[in-house]
Order: sequence, then C-alpha cells, then structure tokens
Amino acid sequence: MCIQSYTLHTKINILFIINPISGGRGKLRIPDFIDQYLDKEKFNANFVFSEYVGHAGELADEAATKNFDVIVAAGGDGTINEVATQVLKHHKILGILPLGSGNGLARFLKIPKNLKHAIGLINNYKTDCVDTAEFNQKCFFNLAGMGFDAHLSAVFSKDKKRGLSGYVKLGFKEVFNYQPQTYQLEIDGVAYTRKAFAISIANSSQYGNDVYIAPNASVKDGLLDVCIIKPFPIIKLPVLGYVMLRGTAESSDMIEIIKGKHIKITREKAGAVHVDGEPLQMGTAIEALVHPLSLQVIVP
Ligand SMILES: Nc1ncnc2c1ncn2[C@@H]1O[C@H](COP(=O)(O)OP(=O)(O)OP(=O)(O)O)[C@@H](O)[C@H]1O
Repeated sequence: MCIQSYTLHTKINILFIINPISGGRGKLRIPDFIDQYLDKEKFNANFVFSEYVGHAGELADEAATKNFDVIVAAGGDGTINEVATQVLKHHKILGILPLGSGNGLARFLKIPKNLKHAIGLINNYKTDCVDTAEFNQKCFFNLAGMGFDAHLSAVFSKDKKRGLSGYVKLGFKEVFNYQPQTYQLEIDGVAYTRKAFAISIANSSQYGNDVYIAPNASVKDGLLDVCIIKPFPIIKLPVLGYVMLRGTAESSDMIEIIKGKHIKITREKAGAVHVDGEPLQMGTAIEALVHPLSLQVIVP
C-alpha cells in the first residue's frame, strides 16, 4: 500500500531547493511566494537556491542527513533528478514545484504548473510511490536516452539561453546534420538490431511541454518503455512532431516502442546521452533498469 495521507502531530521540516536558472525565468521572489501560501501549521519551511550544476543534489544530500522529511525540487526535470536521487537514497519524501522549461515528470504526475496550486498540493500532503530507474548506474525519473535528443541536450547545455523557444530553434538547426546510428538492443533477454534517429528510455510518458514519446508509459507499471525513433527523411519531421504532440507514437510507423525491465544497448560510438534532459558522455555500452515503486512523491 503506497498512497498515504498523514495526520500530523508535529511539524514537518521541508526544504525547497530552487534552481534559479530553470525555465529561464527569475526566481528571487519564489521563497516569499511559497511562504505566503504554505501551511505553516503543518510545515517548518527552509529555502535555498542552487548555485551550479550538481549543487541541488549536494544540498538535498545534506538536508536528508539533517532532519528534513520533505525535500522539494523547485525547477525542471534536471533539478528533480538531482534532488530525487538523494531523496531516494535517504528514503525521504520528494515534493515538486514545476518551474522548469519542459516539466516532463511534473506534467505526467499532474502537478499543476500554477505555483499557488502546486503549493496547495504540498499542503494537502498526499504521497504515492513511483518507479525510478537507472541508466548506467545514474538514477533517472522521467526519460533517459541517446541519439538526437542526447546530442541536442549536449548542444543546448552550452547555449546561454534556456526555455522552450531556444530549444526548438536549436533543434531545427541541428536536425539537418544529425546521422542515425545502429544499435544492438537486449530487452529482457530478447535481442534486436535497430538503426535509430534516437532511442529514449521512458519511465514517464513525455519529454515535457506535452510532447509524448511514450504515451502509454506509467511510473506505476514497473516497466520502462524503450522508444526507438526510426531514421526518417527530413520532410517527415513535422509528421514526427505531430505524432508526439497528439500522443500517437504507439500507432505511428516512425516510432517503435518495446516495454521491458532490463535493457542493454550497445551503440556504434561513445558520446552524448541524456539523463532527465541533462547531457552526459558515456561509452558504447548502456544498461538500464527499473526499480518499481521505490520513490515517495507528493501527488495530487
Ligand atoms: N545556479 C545555477 N547555475 C547554473 N546551472 C544551474 C544552477 N542551479 C542548477 N543548475 C543546473 O540547471 C540545469 C537545468 O535545470 P532544469 O532541468 O531544472 O531546468 P530546465 O532545463 O529549464 O527544465 P526541464 O528539464 O524541465 O526542461 C540542471 O543541470 C542543474 O544542475
């Protein structure tokens, strides 16, 4: 039994870790805003801003070893990744304020984008357990992958501008020169060879901004969706975009989806991967696993 509602006798220590750059908007007023709407009868609140890549994870690790019960990632999927990795390790509770560019996991979990409503959800304090996953031993919660989207994450991370429009512009520029690779896959012991434009391993259903790569994926099913985007002539790029926006990837001939628990992939070349949208460099061998219902999250 995973869903819990709590009756409280003592206050809950809650830390909000705010990423000042996620979503490309200023966040200086966020602590005041949270303070205004958070239930002070229930929570002792603290606020901290992350200062560099990896800092949100360090702050969460430190908070979890002190007496914080709930740690809130106020940012996008990259911030959630850093914070949730530590929350998972220390068996604490994750809260999410969706302040990123895409907010893939928050959208999947139906956490409202409206900040006042998202704080209201924390006040309600209903939690549920969700699947988590690892990708070459690095935790992920939404999507990890390789191929074009990993390449784009790597290029985007070097770009000064954040936000959706910058990402889309860069995507159009990069897509023309990108060359698909051949991948050897083993999914729950079954072997496949596939040439792909990109391969995403999906715990939840979307990249963010309601762009669905795995429309039927669920963080409650104990499975990962391996989504193989087949090579396509550039003229079909709008079709691919339409398929993802409509959430019809399962029936599209441009995308193949295979569900599994244990995935091994060997690719032609080492290089870019992404883990919850954050770029990393890895070798040719990739292994992904799911950990069913392993993370407790505040949900609607
Ligand atoms: N003060 C900071 N300066 C620079 N980078 C930071 C800072 N704090 C956190 N980061 C990094 O910002 C990156 C982006 O964060 P995040 O993914 O939350 O935002 P986003 O990319 O706008 O949203 P989404 O992933 O939902 O599209 C993460 O890699 C995180 O480590």
